[in-house]
Amino acid sequence: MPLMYGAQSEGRRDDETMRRFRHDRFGQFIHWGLYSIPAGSWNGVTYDYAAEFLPQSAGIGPARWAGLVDDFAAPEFDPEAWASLAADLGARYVTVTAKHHDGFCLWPSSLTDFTVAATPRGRDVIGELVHAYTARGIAVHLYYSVLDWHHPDWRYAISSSQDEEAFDRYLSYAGEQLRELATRYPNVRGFWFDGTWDESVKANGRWSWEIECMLKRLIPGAIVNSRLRADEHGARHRDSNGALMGDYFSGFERRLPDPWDRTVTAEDWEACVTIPQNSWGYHAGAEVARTHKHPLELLEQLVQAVSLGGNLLLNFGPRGDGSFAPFEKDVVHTLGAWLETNGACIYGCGPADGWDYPGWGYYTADAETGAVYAVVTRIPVSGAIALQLPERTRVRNATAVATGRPVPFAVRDDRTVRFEVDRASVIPLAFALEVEQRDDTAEQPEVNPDL
Ligand SMILES: Cc1ccc([C@@H]2N[C@@H](C)[C@@H](O)[C@H]2O)cc1
Repeated sequence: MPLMYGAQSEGRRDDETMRRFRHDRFGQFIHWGLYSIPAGSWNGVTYDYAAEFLPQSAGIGPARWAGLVDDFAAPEFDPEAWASLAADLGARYVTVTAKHHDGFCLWPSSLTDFTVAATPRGRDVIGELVHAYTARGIAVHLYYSVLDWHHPDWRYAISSSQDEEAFDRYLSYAGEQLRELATRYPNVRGFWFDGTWDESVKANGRWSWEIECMLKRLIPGAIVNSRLRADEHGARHRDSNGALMGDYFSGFERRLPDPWDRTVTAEDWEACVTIPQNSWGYHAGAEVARTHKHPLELLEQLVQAVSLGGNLLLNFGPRGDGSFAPFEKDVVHTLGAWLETNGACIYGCGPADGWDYPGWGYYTADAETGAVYAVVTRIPVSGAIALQLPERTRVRNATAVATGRPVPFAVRDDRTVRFEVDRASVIPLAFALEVEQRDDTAEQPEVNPDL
């Protein structure tokens, strides 16, 4: 159907900025704001739901919530230390909350007083972070919530002409804030939109179309996630013709596609996940919870995402004072150390065409060289893993990515090779496979089943 405000481009972007985003594969999400101070508790009551939703959980109105501005002193906030942490994690980009649903702005916006400028130290948090990350070669994306609990003209739905006039004023405010962000911080790489599910926003597809145009005019090549967009019929993420809006699909939140679901490889996409079960902002209960994901579980999510052609955006919620909790530093050390020696199977990689999900782990392939990687995340009881080869494919040799040492394998038949895996291996265990296409008239591969 003809659309005025549908997808602005067809297919994958192939410009340098998008190729870089795709190559990066691994990003760090940062949720930090007023909600980080109460950290899930209010007036002596702790609310288990996500800490950044405390105003809703505890029924705190905007005026009382704004009282936290005076407490946002952030004595431990050190942008260079945050940038070092991201580098140690192995993240190639960072997405930072410039404004979350509570409407508090981490930059000194001229459009409202509800910003860091009103805090005791008045630091331009976004400006200092953009500088520090960029100086470390880490790209920055800015998270912006269209949903805004603080602004008096915010509406969840439009049910009167007064609502329409108010929400139009709000959309103008949000549009000017986004212009301000793109103008103040022109070297950010992208914008990550959230809070766009309400009827009021879905009814304003033209506004979302104009925002995407404006941001890409102010910052040529800027990357925008699909959550910003609605078309004129209220379709989100994909327009009424099924075309992806924005530059990558961002509908996977605290979940990934099934590891065998190759349909997702047709688009660029990013999944965002938390370390605790469900809090993006710092929740004091997370310090002692027994329910966060194990660092290796998060690492497996990264490998799984890459095997299906996606990026993983892993969330960290700094404490109100600007420090990071020990359980988050554990994740940094575990993932960073593994990526230090195994990053070749992640960065610049994507799906390995023809290599079906094997169950014991994931296959990735280097988008440039075609090198295939087998990443073992669970060792079968037999202690051996069998690789089902694509047709007319032969494995010439295999090396362990972390050490570069050759890895012996047995050719079981012309479609199967088998590796013995030392149960004491550090997993995920990544093998680099040198494969070649086999001319079927050539001799059959030597079968050496005894190896
Ligand atoms: C129901 C719900 C709405 C919004 C969210 C927000 N999206 C994540 C990326 C976080 O920002 C979270 O607060 C989570 C759950």
